[in-house]
Amino acid sequence: MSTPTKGHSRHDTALIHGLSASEVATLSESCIEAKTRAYCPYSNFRVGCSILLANGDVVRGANVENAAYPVGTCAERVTLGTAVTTHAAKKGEIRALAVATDISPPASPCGMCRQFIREFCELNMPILMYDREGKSTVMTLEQLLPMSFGPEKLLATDEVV
Ligand SMILES: O=c1ccn([C@H]2C[C@H](O)[C@@H](CO)O2)c(=O)[nH]1
Ligand SMILES: [Zn+2]
Repeated sequence: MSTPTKGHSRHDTALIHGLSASEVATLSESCIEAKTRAYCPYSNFRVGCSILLANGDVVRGANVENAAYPVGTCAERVTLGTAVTTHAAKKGEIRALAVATDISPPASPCGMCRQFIREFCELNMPILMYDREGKSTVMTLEQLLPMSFGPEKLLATDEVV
């Protein structure tokens, strides 16, 4: 698919990119809930993220800002870091990442996060982006980060996983 899938309501994205209706519902509810945990006193821009792992675990996170502005971290990197460190998620074990913001159309992961995601996720992994009304746009990592540079360029295959 070369174009994003747009405008679905929260529960009619079933079977997109191999996700069941209940998995999509879990991802959307989790990232929208995680948005409430954002620490964003400087931007007041809340971002929630959820990640579905192959073992069924759902990891949540939100953006965490800092008085020294560049030190703040996006929701996607907070959540993926937790998935890797606390849930021992490895490449191939991350089925989907979802992100929620309070704007429409929805925000998409920033460039730094796209590269961070590239380290741990397959190029065909779906990224679900929820707008302020809970409607989603879905794109693969490869669509958001074409011609990307990844760990296989530097590491032997058996060291990547
Ligand atoms: O995809 C995005 C875009 C922005 N932010 C955060 C960074 C900062 O805290 C705030 C405003 O840029 O939103 C994210 O967490 N994810
Ligand atoms: Zn980011």
